Amino acid sequence: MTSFTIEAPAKVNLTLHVVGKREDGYHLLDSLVAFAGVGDTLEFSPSGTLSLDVSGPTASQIPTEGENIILKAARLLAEATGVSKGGAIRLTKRLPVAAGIGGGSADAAAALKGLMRLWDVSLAPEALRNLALSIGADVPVCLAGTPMRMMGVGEVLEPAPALPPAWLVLVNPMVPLHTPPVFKARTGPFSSADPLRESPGDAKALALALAARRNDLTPPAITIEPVVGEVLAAIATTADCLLPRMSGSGATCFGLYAQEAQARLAAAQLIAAHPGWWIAPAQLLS
Ligand SMILES: C[C@@](CO)(OP(=O)(O)O)[C@H](O)COP(=O)(O)OP(=O)(O)OC[C@H]1O[C@@H](n2ccc(N)nc2=O)[C@H](O)[C@@H]1O
Ligand SMILES: Nc1ncnc2c1ncn2[C@@H]1O[C@H](COP(=O)(O)OP(=O)(O)O)[C@@H](O)[C@H]1O
Repeated sequence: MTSFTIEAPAKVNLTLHVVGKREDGYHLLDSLVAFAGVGDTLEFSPSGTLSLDVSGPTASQIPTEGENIILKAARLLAEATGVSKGGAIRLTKRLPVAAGIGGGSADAAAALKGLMRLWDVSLAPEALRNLALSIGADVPVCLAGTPMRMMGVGEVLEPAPALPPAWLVLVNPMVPLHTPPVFKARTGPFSSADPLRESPGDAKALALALAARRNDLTPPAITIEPVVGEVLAAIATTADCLLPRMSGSGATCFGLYAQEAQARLAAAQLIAAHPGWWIAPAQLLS
């Protein structure tokens, strides 16, 4: 077998409602999750031993040894299938880390897909979903890779209505924001989510539908990192922005645009004003 690559696109929570709490302290979510045309890339080559080589702009922010979520995924897949054939994995890390866009989860999902192909093994869909969930709550949705209504803590997935063509600009102020403190800082009653039931006809209709919903983690994220508020305000000032919103537990926020040219212009405007921020225009994947 020759080498092959698998993309690990950024996860974007277009909406995120915190609807309850489990006895173990995990919060129950109802979230519309989609993916963006920007992400990490994993290359797989046959090898007698398992190895991981990490390069790319954000490589220095993640562990390269056993704690890397890719090697964790490999270990768990070997355990679950009884097969471990080795493999040389090269990760090109582009996504910011601890950023609310599931970079680690996307890498883990891509690792599972790539290693199943490299080792010529498979798991029944339910066993694969459970394995993914044991790696992280966002790994099952990243395995799916298409727009989903995500519920529970990530284990309940329903295909979302088709999303119209649209563009995003992802903006991270390069401040890592870890998930646990954001959930901890959330106050007030739980929300009730009104899931998207019909396919919005165009980007403007999508923006209207999203505007009627929220990301409940935005207020606690801003309390912990006020710069998230600045990011949202900066996105809102760009021409043709249909909606600014935070993804996941932050700190990455996105602007929604109808056209590629509008997103690229907005990204250029933001880069000029905030040279230290990570800013990426990307297609909303359908
Ligand atoms: C919020 C979401 C939305 O897609 O994305 P990110 O912001 O991480 O990208 C996910 O649910 C992130 O799930 P997960 O990947 O398990 O979070 P981790 O970083 O492992 O953080 C785990 C900790 O966050 C809290 N936590 C996490 C998820 C959840 N549904 N309820 C919680 O209360 C718990 O304190 C838990 O111990
Ligand atoms: N391949 C990987 N990519 C990103 N983060 C990783 C990876 N392996 C382990 N990690 C660890 O996972 C944590 C959260 O990563 P990430 O998925 O980027 O967060 P988020 O879901 O909030 O965007 C970080 O503390 C990081 O050190």
